[in-house]
Amino acid sequence: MATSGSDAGGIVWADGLCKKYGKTEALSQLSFSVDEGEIYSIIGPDGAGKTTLFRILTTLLLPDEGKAGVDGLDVVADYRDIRRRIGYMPGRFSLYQDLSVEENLKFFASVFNTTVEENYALVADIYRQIEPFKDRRAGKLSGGMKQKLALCCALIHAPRVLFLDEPTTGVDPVSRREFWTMLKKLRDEHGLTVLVSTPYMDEASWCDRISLMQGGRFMQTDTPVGIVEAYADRLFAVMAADMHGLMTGLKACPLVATSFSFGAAYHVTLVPGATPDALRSWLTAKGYAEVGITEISPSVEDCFMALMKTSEK
Ligand SMILES: Nc1ncnc2c1ncn2[C@@H]1O[C@H](COP(=O)(O)OP(=O)(O)OP(=O)(O)O)[C@@H](O)[C@H]1O
Repeated sequence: MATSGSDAGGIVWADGLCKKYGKTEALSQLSFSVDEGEIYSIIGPDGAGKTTLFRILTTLLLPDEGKAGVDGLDVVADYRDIRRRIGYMPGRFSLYQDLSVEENLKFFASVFNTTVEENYALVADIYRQIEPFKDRRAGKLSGGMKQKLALCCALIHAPRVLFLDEPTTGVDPVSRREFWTMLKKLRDEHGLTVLVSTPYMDEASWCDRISLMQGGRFMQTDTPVGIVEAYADRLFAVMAADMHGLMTGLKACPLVATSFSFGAAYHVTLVPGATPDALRSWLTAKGYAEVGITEISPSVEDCFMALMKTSEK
């Protein structure tokens, strides 16, 4: 009987979750809540604790401390019921490589005592894209097609919440974009709640809310716009003819508070009172040629770096 879960304000929630592997603290007092119908993303680098959190929420791993719930049920006491109500796509797609596309989908439906026909409406848009290859073995599909099939398999029992652990890792940019479009459609047309983890900061804009995760903690949770708006400093992109040498100059410059390498430029914040003109003069006086300093808007990645306080300086 499923009675032990409390709502705690969201369709998915956690309160003070802790999980250690030996001395490694994978989750540290983690609390959060996801609203019904949200696309909620947990963004963080390898080792941040994303998979551990997903495994606890999908009832595959027990927390050391704390509580969590899904759809009004408790992840420990009500694990059987939760498993029927969620769809889970682990990082490595859980497809049967030797079964065909169609056989995989039928198999996942049968595991949940349902049929493909019963819930076809939920997967129709996605399945249509891979249907021409329905007799092909899953192992012979491209990465993008595997991803679509895995998504169909995770949806075929009509779950209330979908958990996707790094679904876009190793997938080409076009397929990544298509994937996020599919998730938005599932939310908009079927009211599905989606929890998704990703190491790609540029995927934040697809989500309703995001949590930036590092070291088993959420450093910040907000809408993508809210995260960027909370960035407190002025940020500058700095370039020079000798980009490699420029790193040394920025590290040595007393006007620079933080500097990170970002693509073709360095992203730089200044100490209180310092100006970009003063930085340009300083760098030019040190012999750097063609110094370019442009004020820029921060990206989610800039916010993440600021939160990490791991400046290269
Ligand atoms: N079974 C395990 N035994 C020991 N340490 C583990 C185990 N699983 C994870 N860890 C460690 O716990 C921390 C969190 O790992 P986790 O896999 O949850 O992070 P992640 O954000 O999903 O990263 P990744 O994408 O690399 O899986 C890491 O330091 C990882 O090395």
